[in-house]
Amino acid sequence: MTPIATALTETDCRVKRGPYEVVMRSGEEKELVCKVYSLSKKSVKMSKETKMRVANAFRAMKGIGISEDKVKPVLKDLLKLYDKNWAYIEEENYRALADAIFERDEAEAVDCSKKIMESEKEDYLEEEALAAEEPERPLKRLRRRYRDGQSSSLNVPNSSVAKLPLVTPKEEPNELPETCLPKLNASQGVAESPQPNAENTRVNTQVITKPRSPPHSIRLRDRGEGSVSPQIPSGKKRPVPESSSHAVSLKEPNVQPSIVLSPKHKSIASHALIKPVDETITDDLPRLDVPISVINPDSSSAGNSSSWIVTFREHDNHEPSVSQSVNEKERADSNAAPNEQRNKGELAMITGQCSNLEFASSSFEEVKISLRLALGRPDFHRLSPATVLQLLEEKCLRSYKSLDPNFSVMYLMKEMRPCFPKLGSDLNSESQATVNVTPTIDLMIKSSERGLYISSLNDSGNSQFDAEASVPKTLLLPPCYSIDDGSHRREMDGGDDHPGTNVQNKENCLEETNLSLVVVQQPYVTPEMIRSLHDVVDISKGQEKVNCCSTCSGDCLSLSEPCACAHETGGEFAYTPDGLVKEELLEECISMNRDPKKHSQFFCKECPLERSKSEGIIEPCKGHLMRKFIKECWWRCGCDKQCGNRVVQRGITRNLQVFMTPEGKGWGLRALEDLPKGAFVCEYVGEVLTYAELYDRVLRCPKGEKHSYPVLLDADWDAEGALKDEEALCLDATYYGNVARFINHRCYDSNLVNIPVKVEIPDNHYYHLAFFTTRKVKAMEELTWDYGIDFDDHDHLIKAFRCQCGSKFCRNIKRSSKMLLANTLFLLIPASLLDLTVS
Ligand SMILES: C[S@@+](CC[C@H](N)C(=O)[O-])C[C@H]1O[C@@H](n2cnc3c(N)ncnc32)[C@H](O)[C@@H]1O
Repeated sequence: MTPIATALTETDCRVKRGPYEVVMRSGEEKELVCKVYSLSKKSVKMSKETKMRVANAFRAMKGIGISEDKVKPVLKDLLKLYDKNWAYIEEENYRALADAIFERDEAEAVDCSKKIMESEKEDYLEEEALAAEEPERPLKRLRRRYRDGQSSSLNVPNSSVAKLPLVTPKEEPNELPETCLPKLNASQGVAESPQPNAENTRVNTQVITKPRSPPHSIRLRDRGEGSVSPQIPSGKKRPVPESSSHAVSLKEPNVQPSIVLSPKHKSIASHALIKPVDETITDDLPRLDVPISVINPDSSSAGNSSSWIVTFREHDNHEPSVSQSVNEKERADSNAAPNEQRNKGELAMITGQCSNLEFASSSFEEVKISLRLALGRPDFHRLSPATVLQLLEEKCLRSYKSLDPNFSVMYLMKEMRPCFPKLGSDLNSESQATVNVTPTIDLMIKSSERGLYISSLNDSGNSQFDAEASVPKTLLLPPCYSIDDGSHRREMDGGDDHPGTNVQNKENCLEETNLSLVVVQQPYVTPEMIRSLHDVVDISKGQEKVNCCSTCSGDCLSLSEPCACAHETGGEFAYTPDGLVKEELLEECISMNRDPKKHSQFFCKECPLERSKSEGIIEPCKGHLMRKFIKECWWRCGCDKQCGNRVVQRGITRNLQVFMTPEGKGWGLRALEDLPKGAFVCEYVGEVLTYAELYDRVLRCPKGEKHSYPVLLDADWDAEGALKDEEALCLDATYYGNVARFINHRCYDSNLVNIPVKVEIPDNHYYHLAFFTTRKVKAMEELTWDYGIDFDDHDHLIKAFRCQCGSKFCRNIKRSSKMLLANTLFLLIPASLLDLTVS
């Protein structure tokens, strides 16, 4: 260990934080000093237990053929992601680890294929340049042009490969209803939320929040070095480039927060569309020279298969097309030849007329939902599921006046889940107009980059597959799955409108519709990719519990052994059975907020906050409190929403009221009922921005319009290595917020305290910030929290208001009286002595 800084004295108190040491030096000033030690990776000592766990992980992975050097980097990343919470990694026999390794391999394979494409392009250009014998267009320049994306003018073959534009979600122009927009109150200098109509308006629901932004609370001060000011630089420090993409307009907030992709997104790809035989194959990757073959289902496998019942629910194409043929009108038109029908469908697909929503359910209690849209745009390129989801969620959150702040498409899907068991067990409840019964053992190789392929390994298949992994050799797909018509299906089912397991009809179905199976050769299939199928071909058909921990069920608070979620709070759940934050934890959080200096802080080597402020010299870190977190049970737990360890995620349960304060603070918030100590009130909702985005946004705020106080979210300060900019986030409630935006400030003895709460992901920089009561609060008493404003920070980008909190600990009193004195003196000076120019 090499100390970078000066030696420590004996009186210094050391606190270990990951690879660093935070040193509290007790000098006369009781100053807090941090000495950062550079640790070579080798010198980081692992505890015996960790060593054992690492070894176990290696062993488990070795068992499925993964070498240590593959495991190591992934394991490291996972530990970071899960905040060193081994339980998440070890559960289900290291499933998360195996998944992550396979995903990394897959990404590398895609990378590799891209490189090959690049080199192919270069070869092509080289040849072209040589052929053209143009001395004025040297190969190098061509290459550069190609790499710079200017190659479109070149007649490059395989243009689909050359054009790989990035997916940029389009802004929704002005879709936000006026009522959702806060109005700026220039006189008060704050961004106002949608104003209540009457003076007293009951608010018991959350307003809107930013898409994909879990409602976070906002921390207004960094609490380091005694400075309690929000970490906003003065305007002079950071010049804003004209072309900044973070310009803010009230009507069209242009916010694209860097969002950590929740693991829940990962499953999306595996439920994408199945590619029918004649559908245009649009993958951007070069295919191997293996011919695409069409196979018919092997009837011998019928016994092993599940039966899929496909129900077409909705079609919005208005032109005659095959997709529409499932409508009553089209179904009646049974004269059309199957092939003709199909061709029409293809046409519809190509010309952009077709869209349909399909529900498929199997006798194995599985449901597949697929949405097919044919846009008929030749320039269309592959979209990543995360991007599509984000855009969709943004749209929903803008379009609907009231949405659960936790809204996400995956959440919606989850909500949909309970509908199916009911419908599935009540045959009469569904008039399933269309029935397809096909033997299926799907084998879908997923790739978020390349979309979905359906692969089949028949005897003539790839020997590598056979050699490397024991994957089923026969693959059968629902042949009539996508393009088909209802009449045809009825015919195939022997006129039986009722869905059933008509396995015997499958061959007819295939024959008559001429829809067979597609075998798409995977361009770059590695053994690892094949192994990754373990999570797609689920032999237990989802019967086993995929939980955070096997013990989690019902109400976790009643467990004899707390689940992994309690690790964050020292092995004990944060809440009492009454849903209140436990006394000890609450007191510690209150103390951290009130007396940050009493708590150890972390000083980064290069602070992302300071880095965001200036483009020149980066100022030293002002220190960060190591805050206490609550970890609530989450989507990986087996318990339900009523579990006692799910308080914040259930939302507001108290009757709250926005009212006009008599002291001139503007609107305020209060409860209409008595609140006990430690009660959850609400979260602070705002847009999630990186610090850099926030600074730009504040600086660009038009004169006269005041920006709401942004709140900094804590990051994983003591994480190994410098934090990336996108890991240091903050919340801005200027344009989007909830009822928490009405909570006024009170110095020191406020009756609310904010506590970080992890819900969706165990991540230390992306969490909710929830308000809990610091004491019993009487009904109608104003709810307040300490914004942490440093009223003496005149450099602050946002001018502090004149505090009217009325607390005997008010930090603004001193300044107010100082200012009063200065004004009085000013008035006493004869005007003749002053060079005053009054305009
Ligand atoms: C988050 S808003 C609180 C709601 C605000 N009162 C309103 O009407 O929208 C913060 C603003 O409220 C006002 N405010 C909050 N606490 C205050 C206090 N203690 N004294 C004076 N004004 C306060 C300030 O104008 C501040 O910028």
